[in-house]
Amino acid sequence: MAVNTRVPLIAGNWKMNLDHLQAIAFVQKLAWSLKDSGHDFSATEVAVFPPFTDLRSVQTLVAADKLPLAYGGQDVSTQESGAYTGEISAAFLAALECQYVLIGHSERRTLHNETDEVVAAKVTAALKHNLVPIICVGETAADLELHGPSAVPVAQLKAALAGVDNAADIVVAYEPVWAIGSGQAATPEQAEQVAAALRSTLAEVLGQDVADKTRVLYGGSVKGVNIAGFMKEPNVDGALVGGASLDITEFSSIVRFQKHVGL
Ligand SMILES: O=C[C@H](O)COP(=O)(O)O
Repeated sequence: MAVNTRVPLIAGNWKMNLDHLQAIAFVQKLAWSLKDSGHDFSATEVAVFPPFTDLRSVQTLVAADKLPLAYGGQDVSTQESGAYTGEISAAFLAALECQYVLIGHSERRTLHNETDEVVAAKVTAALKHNLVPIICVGETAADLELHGPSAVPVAQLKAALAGVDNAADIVVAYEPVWAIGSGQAATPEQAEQVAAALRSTLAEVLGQDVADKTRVLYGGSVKGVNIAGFMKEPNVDGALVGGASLDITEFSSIVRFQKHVGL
């Protein structure tokens, strides 16, 4: 078994919250709060995913104050440029020095009818511009009942990897739809079971080396009180946090999970 050298990633998905002025104040406070508490950013990476309209402000602040925070878009177009009203291309995100982009979040899949094919095309578009796609997968409560815990996330991941080669830098986020915003997180054991299945899928499709280095996150009602349990699991390398990422104290406590784990 390979030694785990994956740097944990705690990612905050703001969804449609905080305008660009609020984003500036929030990111400044978050960085100060983490620095004040002695957070080691090289030991646990921190990323925020603001709305598109905030990204330029976040970029300017991060660059001016040399903040050790990563950031990215919550979605990306399959297209490069052209007559696609309302869309944002990977080239535009790269121009704002985004490192990451969320792809295939369940809210995109359900509210905007994003199919596995669209998700795969977005992953390819992101990689073309050297953005690290955070590929979101997860089953609904009905899927869980019908197919068990891993079948749907594994199938979604296989489909999303259609155009990916084994040189790609990717992150996978397992987010059971029933756990998102419900206050009902999966248990660490459930998250580990699916994360392990997703890692096996990565090994099958992209090879063992990629599987060993790729971070698999858990998302769905992650809070300061439950993060430690997830982070103890060998195949869980971080969290994709929604609601709790909008509260600086709560998000900082998630980022500083080592304190709870006692590492
Ligand atoms: O992208 C984040 C997920 O949708 C989780 O959201 P939540 O932490 O509010 O459950």
